Amino acid sequence: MTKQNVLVSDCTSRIGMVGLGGWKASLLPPAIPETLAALGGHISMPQKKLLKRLETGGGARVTAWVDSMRASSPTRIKSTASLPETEERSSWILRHPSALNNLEQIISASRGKQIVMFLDYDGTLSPIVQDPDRAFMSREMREVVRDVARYFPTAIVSGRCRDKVYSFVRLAELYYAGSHGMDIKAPSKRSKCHKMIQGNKKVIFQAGTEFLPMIDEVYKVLVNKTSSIPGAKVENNKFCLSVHFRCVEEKRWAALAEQVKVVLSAYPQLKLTQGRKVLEIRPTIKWDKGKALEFLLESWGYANSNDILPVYIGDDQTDEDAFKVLRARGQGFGILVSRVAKKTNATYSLQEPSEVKEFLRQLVVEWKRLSLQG
Ligand SMILES: O=P(O)(O)OC[C@H]1O[C@H](O[C@H]2O[C@H](CO)[C@@H](O)[C@H](O)[C@H]2O)[C@H](O)[C@@H](O)[C@@H]1O
Repeated sequence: MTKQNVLVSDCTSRIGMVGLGGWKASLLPPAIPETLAALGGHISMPQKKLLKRLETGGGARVTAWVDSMRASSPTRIKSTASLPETEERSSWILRHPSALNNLEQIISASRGKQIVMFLDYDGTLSPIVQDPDRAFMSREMREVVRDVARYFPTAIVSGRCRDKVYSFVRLAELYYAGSHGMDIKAPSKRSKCHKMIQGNKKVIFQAGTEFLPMIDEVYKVLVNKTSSIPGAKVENNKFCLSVHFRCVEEKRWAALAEQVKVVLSAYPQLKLTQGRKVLEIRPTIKWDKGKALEFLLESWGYANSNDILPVYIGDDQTDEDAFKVLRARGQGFGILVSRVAKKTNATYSLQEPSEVKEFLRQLVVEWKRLSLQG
């Protein structure tokens, strides 16, 4: 059983280790094989079938990894190309309509409620680029997010290490949940909307700190093992790791998968998930972006509130955990950022970060107009 270190500092700035009642019970590691549990929990049916084959071992197992790597790389459609209005996409868009085209509906759902905003970073606030160290956010996007945080409690929820995502966003008035929500920190600067938050304003949370030395060790091993594969890049996200294959030639994906598989086989306490041309390695603890969303709502004093409208915007498989939480609560909306039809628990969709910016901008404008009307 893994131990959770939950560090919460209250308004008197006391920092201590606490058990969060209900939280503790849900933090046990899954009793099923880690890799399959992780992948099975995050991917759509065809990929699930592919991953069944991971259990068959040997060469077939790596082939299945590579098939899965291909299947989870939806950016194969060039971002500048106009969208092919296929039947599949048309029916998908009916099920997940554009959040921009439905702004009025979203605004009307927020009547009498406090909007709370959760934003993923890569592919949501910044466009996907080849080099993860250069995934900068535009100045205009930063201004829009700053404005959002003026009126709505706002958190960035990212797979990145918290410090790294902060270095991109650079807004001190936001909450940051890094490493897929395993590392949460409150704003260093208070914004106007802080008055609305009733609960713990100075929350600091870390899940799985006991894995930090292991993650560091695996990082070094993976850097070494993948150094002969051109384009492979291992990113240390503190509580988790990313093995990027965006710049690796497809014919070398099998070699990369094999290296990762060999390394991971020595660490059964770590599991694998997949993102956009990235293999993500993290502890087998039951903590994800959905749990981070619930944790933040609780620490803001909104755990059982019917007077909030949570909105979560994200583009990745890992964001599905948060979309699922909103569906289960029957509260708020998940918005998937995607140009291609994908199985999702989100309610609405947006095509790319520029649409996210426009949506957020219009949301603030409309919300202000409505609140002035009283
Ligand atoms: O939760 P997120 O904020 O979306 O982070 C998920 C991963 O994002 C980054 O990788 C992705 O974006 C890169 C830059 O555009 C791109 O090169 C890469 O192919 C994408 O997978 C980040 O580098 C990872 O560590 C995050 O896990």
